[in-house]
Amino acid sequence: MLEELKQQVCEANLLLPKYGLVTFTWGNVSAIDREKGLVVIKPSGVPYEGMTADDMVVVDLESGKVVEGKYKPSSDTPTHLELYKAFDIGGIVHTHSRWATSFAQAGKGIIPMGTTHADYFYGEIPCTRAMTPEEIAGEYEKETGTVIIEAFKGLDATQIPAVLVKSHGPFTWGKDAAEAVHNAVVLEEAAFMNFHAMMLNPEIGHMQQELLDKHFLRKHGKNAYYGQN
Ligand SMILES: O=C(CO)[C@@H](O)[C@H](O)COP(=O)(O)O
Repeated sequence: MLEELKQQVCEANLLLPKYGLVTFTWGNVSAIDREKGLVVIKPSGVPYEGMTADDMVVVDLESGKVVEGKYKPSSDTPTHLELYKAFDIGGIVHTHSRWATSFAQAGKGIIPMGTTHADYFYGEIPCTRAMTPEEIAGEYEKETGTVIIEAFKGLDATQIPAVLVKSHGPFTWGKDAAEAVHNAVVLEEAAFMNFHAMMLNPEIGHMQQELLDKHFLRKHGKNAYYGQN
């Protein structure tokens, strides 16, 4: 079942260590088949080295129950499922990439300071609020999805396909798993660049809105005339 999607998700997961976004078994990638109501996700705690499509786990979107797979699904599966229910997206990535995670631990969002950011994210990448003790003690992974969705009230998640979960790390998404990974790489670059721009000039702030509009809309706007990547 879902052999092609499993292959896509496996290949996307293997890009996380390739791009230096994870260490050990940290992070995870998933994708959804909305017609079947099924999500394919990385197995929990399995090393990336030697990971194959056959290791992927298939879960039901509504129930979260495993319908296929020899391993347990990623511990972050409930977070992925909440985001698929809330956003019109096809793939999700979670990493502990260093620079984006540093912003998440500092409780700071990543504001648009340059065109690298503007080409992919149409505004500030928000950092969520801290989770309450009750949320942490309860259905923690599902509630992680709750605070992400809350951070996007009034925002278009397809125009800002990334979030920083306070004291935890980044999640990114896209039309499929490969695009979600692409956005995770760009997010890490943007975090690195923002940190150094702020070191060089502590007064630096939001880039010109006109420049943000130009770069984002020429790639993603309804009259886009440049490629999506
Ligand atoms: O967020 C975390 C840990 O803080 C997870 O990303 C783990 O780092 C990976 O868990 P599995 O996907 O292997 O269950």
